[in-house]
Amino acid sequence: MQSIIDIKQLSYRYEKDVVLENINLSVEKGAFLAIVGPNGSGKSTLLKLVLGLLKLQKGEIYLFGQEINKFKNWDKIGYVSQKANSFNTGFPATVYEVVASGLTKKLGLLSFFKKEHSEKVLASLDAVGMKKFKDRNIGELSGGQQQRVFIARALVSEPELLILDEPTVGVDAENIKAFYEMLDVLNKNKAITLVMVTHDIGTVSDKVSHVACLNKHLHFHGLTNEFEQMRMEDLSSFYGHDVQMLTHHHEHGGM
Ligand SMILES: Nc1ncnc2c1ncn2[C@@H]1O[C@H](COP(=O)(O)OP(=O)(O)OP(=O)(O)O)[C@@H](O)[C@H]1O
Repeated sequence: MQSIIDIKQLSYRYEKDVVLENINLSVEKGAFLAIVGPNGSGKSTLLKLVLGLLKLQKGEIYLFGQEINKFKNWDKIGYVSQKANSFNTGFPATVYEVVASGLTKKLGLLSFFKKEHSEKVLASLDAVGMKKFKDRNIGELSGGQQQRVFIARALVSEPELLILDEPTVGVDAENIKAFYEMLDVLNKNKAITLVMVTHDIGTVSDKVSHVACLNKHLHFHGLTNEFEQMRMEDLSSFYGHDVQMLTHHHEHGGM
């Protein structure tokens, strides 16, 4: 099985503060990994290192089998930062335009927008269930709908790996299940490897294949069902307070 991300003995510090210590983590092709950890546990720092936004200090990162310092195929990686809630209702762009802007990076601002590009935009919107909103102003949508549009924007350049920073933040409780179902379709039908980061253990769905618990160190990394079997006391001591988890899934007999 091909490793999409391979992290070896990674440590990172901001001045004197060590925020990641000896992290070893592999993400295989086709996985849907949730990296969970409390606020300040180093999740964003880890993402920034993987995205090449922070310089490696200690350890190694391989992307698609290639050392990160030599890696050039950034088109293979889509990234959705935590911005779904940051649009006010006056933001002057339609859903279609926001998604199309994901292509201009590749095409250049002045290039001719061809029919095939328009088809890609519509296909991406369709994949996240937002095609019917294409002419709406982005600012008029709910947080969860905006989040879907930003995912469509990342999909338009057809990434093989999609990295999502706190994607469920703008999504209200009753829409979480449908949101994960949409991610599940991207993962399974479109064969996109997914990595998401969340501080909220309660939103980790059974659609996720693997879980990594990060708090400076990697405390657990394995299959989601192994994670579910972890004792609540272990999770609570990892978080430093009581945790509520996995309230959503297994229609019958689930937690
Ligand atoms: N630029 C920086 N300079 C100094 N310290 C930083 C910097 N960025 C983050 N930190 C510190 O590093 C630690 C890890 O931060 P990081 O943002 O990676 O955590 P996180 O798990 O993503 O948190 P959250 O869930 O709150 O977003 C925190 O203690 C934070 O204060």
